[in-house]
Amino acid sequence: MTTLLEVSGNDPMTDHHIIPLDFDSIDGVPESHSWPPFDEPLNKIQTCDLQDSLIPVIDLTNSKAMNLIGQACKQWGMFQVINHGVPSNLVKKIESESRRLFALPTHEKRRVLRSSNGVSGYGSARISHYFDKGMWHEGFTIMGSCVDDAKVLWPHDFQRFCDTMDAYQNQMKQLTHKLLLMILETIDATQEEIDWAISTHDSRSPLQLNSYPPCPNPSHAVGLAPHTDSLLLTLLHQGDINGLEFFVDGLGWRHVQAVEGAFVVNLGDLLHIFSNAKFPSVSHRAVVNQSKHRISVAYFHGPPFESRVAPSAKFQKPRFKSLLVKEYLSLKSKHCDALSLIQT
Ligand SMILES: C=C1C[C@]23C[C@@]1(O)CC[C@H]2[C@@]12CCC[C@@](C)(C(=O)O1)[C@H]2[C@@H]3C(=O)O
Ligand SMILES: O=C(O)CCC(=O)C(=O)O
Ligand SMILES: [Fe+2]
Repeated sequence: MTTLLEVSGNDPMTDHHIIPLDFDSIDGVPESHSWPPFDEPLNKIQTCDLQDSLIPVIDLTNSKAMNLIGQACKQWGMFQVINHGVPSNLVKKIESESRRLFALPTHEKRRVLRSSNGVSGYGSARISHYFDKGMWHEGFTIMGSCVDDAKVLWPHDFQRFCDTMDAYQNQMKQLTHKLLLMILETIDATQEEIDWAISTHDSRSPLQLNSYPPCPNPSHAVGLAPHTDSLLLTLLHQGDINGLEFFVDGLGWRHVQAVEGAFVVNLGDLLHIFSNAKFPSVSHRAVVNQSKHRISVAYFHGPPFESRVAPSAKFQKPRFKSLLVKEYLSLKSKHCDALSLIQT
């Protein structure tokens, strides 16, 4: 069995790419984290309403949900879902447990710092090494059990954190399967391909807790820099504070309106490959704001790392080469634009 650690073992990550700023003691945006102003202001988010957000909010109990999802996948590579069956008290709990973690003093969080070739633990996003400037962000990644790290953080009170993470991952797994079945049906995937996409037997889906502390100068800072997610599908809880934006050709950066209780569904690179580029793997970023501490929780689902990914057999002219999932992840860990390197 291949682990994520082996896949990304050669990441060019060094300590300064892993250790987030000490947000406890900072009172301005340091040069190392000061980005040139973007083409569009990053702090426009307060002025937008739901219509501006473009991507649809789909009610999973609607009998037309599958069609709507198919259209959104083709058009945007992103949509939101409501009435998805995930208990709202569990979503509240994961947000409060995440806040409990990020509220710890910096020196305590650094006790569970991710190692340079590891996946789990506290640290900056893995995409940090693609960029010269640091991000206004700290993350905590969980692969499998989080007991070891939680025991270090809360020696006498780790169980409720771990129970919440486990229960949430379980719910995310079920919702991912439900969504993938609908998405794959819209492109007539075979049963074998569906089994491949929903199978998780030798891989564990990473859960990423993201924290974006209030920022004194949001127009010069970036929460999470533009990127595409690598796996098949990401389910994101973004709470009630706006911050997620996605890029639309010809329109530029658009925000994704925070909708109470909704999950943002984001298609990743592997689904872009499998759909022969019919579904975009949407470029997205997170912006920060001056007054609120924003938390988001992302669940990444992918097929087994030892399996192959290629355009579905139904496409006569495959636009991408076939390769092992672990080969793709390894390529992506070195090249932000890995998709362009595997075009036929
Ligand atoms: C499988 C993975 C997806 C991910 C990289 C990782 O190896 C584990 C963490 C994931 C994450 C979370 C934050 C954003 C992201 C782009 C990153 O830097 O690390 C994603 C990665 C991804 O989708 O490529
Ligand atoms: O916090 C957000 O809104 C975006 C998070 C994200 O893109 C990620 O974790 O991959
Ligand atoms: Fe992302």
